[in-house]
Amino acid sequence: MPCFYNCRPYIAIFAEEPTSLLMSKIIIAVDGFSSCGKSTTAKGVAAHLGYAYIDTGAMYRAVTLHFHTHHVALTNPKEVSKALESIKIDFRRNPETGRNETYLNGLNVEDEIRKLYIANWVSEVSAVSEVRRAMVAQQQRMGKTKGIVMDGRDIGTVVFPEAELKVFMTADPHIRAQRRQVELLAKGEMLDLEDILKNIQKRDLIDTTRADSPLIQAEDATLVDTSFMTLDEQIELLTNMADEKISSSMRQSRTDA
Ligand SMILES: Nc1ncnc2c1ncn2[C@@H]1O[C@H](COP(=O)(O)OP(=O)(O)O)[C@@H](O)[C@H]1O
Ligand SMILES: Nc1ccn([C@@H]2O[C@H](COP(=O)(O)OP(=O)(O)O)[C@@H](O)[C@H]2O)c(=O)n1
Repeated sequence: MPCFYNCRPYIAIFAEEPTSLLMSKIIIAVDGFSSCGKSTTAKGVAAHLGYAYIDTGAMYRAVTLHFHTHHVALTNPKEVSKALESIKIDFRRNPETGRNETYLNGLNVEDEIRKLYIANWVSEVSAVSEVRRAMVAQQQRMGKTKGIVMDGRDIGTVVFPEAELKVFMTADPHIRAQRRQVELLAKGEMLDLEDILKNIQKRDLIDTTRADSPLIQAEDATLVDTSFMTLDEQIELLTNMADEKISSSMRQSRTDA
């Protein structure tokens, strides 16, 4: 099996002339439950295609960190809008790791936003409509020129309902909790498996039942269960799906021309 993660084999699409290359760029929406491999897979696919990758969960986590630090009451709309006005989120490439990291008002918050105290509040913050409006507007600006892989909960349903490729990911909750535990341990956070599982299940419940933009599978999304897949298999599967969509989008552009 070829390595699809952190390596970028040449693909035929890049042999096309620049105009058709531009026309062939698509939007890839990866939605699904917590910790089933969305971001790792999306990142790998983006690297393979030479596309931008946006982790929208990181944006909601950054808002949560700001609200937490500034004691913003979610029930006070004035406080929420004032806080949102003072938030600037961007992603910057770390030249040492080659990875994009999340910045909140100029500060690198990549590690802080992954901690459990943020995970324990992020779904409540994300359920606030005003928060969603602000994040969705920014995400839609980021995807204006296409050539983007975005992962989250509402990308295929709300942010880019016109996305050419939509994937909905799921996996067994226990397997997801174990994977997240390994990840947090590698970052020095030693957590009980039960606490992680509880957090995942609580977030899944809030995310799927909230009134505004609940997590649901878009009608035209392909369901991918990663429970018994390797990371490389996930990336290969989505990359092949993307290649097919890009080819058909190019064929369509030629027919239209
Ligand atoms: N197929 C897999 N096998 C083992 N670990 C995986 C697999 N897919 C993802 N992971 C790991 O699981 C953790 C959660 O994945 P992540 O991509 O962050 O999920 P999500 O974005 O859906 O929350 C990460 O540490 C990731 O490396
Ligand atoms: N597009 C998105 C992305 C994330 N979120 C919220 O942000 C939380 C954190 O997202 P995440 O992608 O970082 O979470 P994990 O799947 O990595 O655990 C989710 O549980 C949702 O509550 C959302 O509401 N909409």
